Amino acid sequence: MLKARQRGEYGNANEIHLKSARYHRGMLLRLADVSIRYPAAHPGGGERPAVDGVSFGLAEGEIGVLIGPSGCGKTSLLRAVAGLEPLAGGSISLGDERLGDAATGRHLAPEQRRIGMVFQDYALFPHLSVAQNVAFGLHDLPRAQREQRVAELLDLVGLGSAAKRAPHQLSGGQQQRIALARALAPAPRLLLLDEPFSSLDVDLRERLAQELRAILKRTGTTALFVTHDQLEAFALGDVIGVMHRGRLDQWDSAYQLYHRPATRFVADFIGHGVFAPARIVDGADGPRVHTPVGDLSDLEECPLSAAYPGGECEVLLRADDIVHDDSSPVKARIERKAFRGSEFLYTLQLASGERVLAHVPSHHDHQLGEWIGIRAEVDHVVTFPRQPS
Ligand SMILES: Nc1ncnc2c1ncn2[C@@H]1O[C@H](COP(=O)(O)OP(=O)(O)OP(=O)(O)O)[C@@H](O)[C@H]1O
Repeated sequence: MLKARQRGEYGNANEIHLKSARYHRGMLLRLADVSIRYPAAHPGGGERPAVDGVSFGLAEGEIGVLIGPSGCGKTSLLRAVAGLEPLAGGSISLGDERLGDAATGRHLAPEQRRIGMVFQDYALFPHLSVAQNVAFGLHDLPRAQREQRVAELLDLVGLGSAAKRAPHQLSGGQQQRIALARALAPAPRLLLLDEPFSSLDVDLRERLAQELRAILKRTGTTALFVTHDQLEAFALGDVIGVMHRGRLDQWDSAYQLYHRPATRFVADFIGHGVFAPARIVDGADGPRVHTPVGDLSDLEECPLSAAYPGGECEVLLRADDIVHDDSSPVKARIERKAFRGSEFLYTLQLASGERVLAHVPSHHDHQLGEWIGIRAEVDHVVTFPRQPS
């Protein structure tokens, strides 16, 4: 039986679009071919759209996360969903409602979208108490119901006792929880969060990310989150979108992004790894891949040699694909090492000059310059065309 990659079910940027289209069925939030352009600052500038033909869908109750390097268009996309940026192309729908459509010029005003937002700077009103901040979007409710809803939300974020305090009397993490309670109070159809933890310290960020996920799941809230922090994305998201230069390279689970990156950019952006020259040859018992760290065989997933001219390609070798094994005939010299607690991240140079990375348990504390034995243990082979050197 052909393996998934051999059947070509993923791994091709053109197919991502089709896959996104498939995602659209039964989705609450649907983006179809969305493009956003800013006016050019200089004559002839602004040729490239800030967001370029992005499509994806988010199911009810799901948490989606957009990640990517600075300037890749994450915030622009989030702002377009909120109604704060006009669409240059494509459409955005929420449930049965078309929020924006470049073809018809439809643009529902932000306040009519019933979308909640949380930003990195909390944006609490300093002159209002915590309870008044949370009650801000609840003007239409009778007083008793409003007070009950505020109490519920403050309990939900674990700050029931802070109702009468002023925002400045709270820590950054507490203020961000109040901002979350305020955004959730009117029961938005969708919650948008733009780097809500970026001004907090690392420990607190991790804890708050877990708390936030629990709160969103408990309330069944559908949320779209922007971050540049991979670990935060993995901790929070059911589905993660990797953006690159305005395009969505892949919209998938964390597992798929790591093990089956659709593009070279995603492979490079997620996790530690290198691309090594390789050649695929077809054998009776399946394809075999010649790599600088030895042959890979008995593979769960691997393209056939015909996928590349002469079978010549580049193979992704992640740090956790390389195992330290002194009995291996393949030797590599330790060029750099970074302590990561339970393990070291070694940068190794092979006799051929190729470099690979390896996670090695930290009780194997070898010296820089030392030669150690390594072998590759790879289940899913990820390959890309050779890049001209
Ligand atoms: N108001 C604006 N006017 C002109 N260009 C803009 C505007 N806002 C964003 N851009 C440009 O659009 C592109 C995408 O920006 P955006 O803020 O969406 O990226 P981002 O991925 O959120 O980046 P970061 O992580 O740094 O916030 C960038 O090239 C940016 O310079």
